[in-house]
Amino acid sequence: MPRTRVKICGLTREEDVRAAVQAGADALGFVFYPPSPRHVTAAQAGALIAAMPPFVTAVALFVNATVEEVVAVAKVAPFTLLQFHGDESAAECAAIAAAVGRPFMRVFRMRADTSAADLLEYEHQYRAASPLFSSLLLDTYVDAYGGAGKVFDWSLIPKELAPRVVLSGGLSVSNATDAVASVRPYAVDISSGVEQQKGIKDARKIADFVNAVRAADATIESDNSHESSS
Ligand SMILES: O=C(O)c1ccccc1N[C@@H]1O[C@H](COP(=O)(O)O)[C@@H](O)[C@H]1O
Repeated sequence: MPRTRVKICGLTREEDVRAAVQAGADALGFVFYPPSPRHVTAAQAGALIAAMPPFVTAVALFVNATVEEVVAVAKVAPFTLLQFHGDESAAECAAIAAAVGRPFMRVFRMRADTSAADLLEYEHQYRAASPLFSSLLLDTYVDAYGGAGKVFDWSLIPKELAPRVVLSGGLSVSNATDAVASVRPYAVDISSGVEQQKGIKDARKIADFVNAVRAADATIESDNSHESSS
């Protein structure tokens, strides 16, 4: 079983970038949504991305941005993956991703009545719209766009979809093991759960979260090898 990838989102400071890389994060997210307390300018993100080593993915998060806005950011901040976290249609995601030549993740905001069919249909729609579609990212529906620290009912995720989704929404060190063990997603994404205050990360919480995910992976691996040898 491949290990669960970890994305730490909403970085605004170089020391937080270093802490996340040191902890073993696979991807770091930068928020280009001005109302967010985690918002960074293109120039700030450019400097933060310059502090990242190779093989760690820089993710640019947008909420209802225009093609021109994303192109302008891409000229200054060399991100490798887009995250559309607003109300962008499949055609809008496809057009923006094509304009900057980067793959994209698309959020699906989970409600209590979301069905497996809703999710699979949504994924199909975005995948069909663009070869640059990478994956769905599942977050909790709240009356705001994200970074709200709210968990949704993970049992709503269809088993066949789980291995290719990015799970987010209210993750923390206290539910990381349960999230990985019960959902088995491709990746987990966390923002507020590893903060001291909004936009300011906590190096200890980041390390504890990454370690909890790795420990959950190790338990699954060990259970699998016991099952296959018995
Ligand atoms: O982090 C933000 O400020 C943000 C703003 C607007 C849209 C999305 C945002 N973050 C994303 O929200 C989810 C959940 O975050 P949390 O762990 O519950 O705080 C995550 O995917 C972030 O990338």
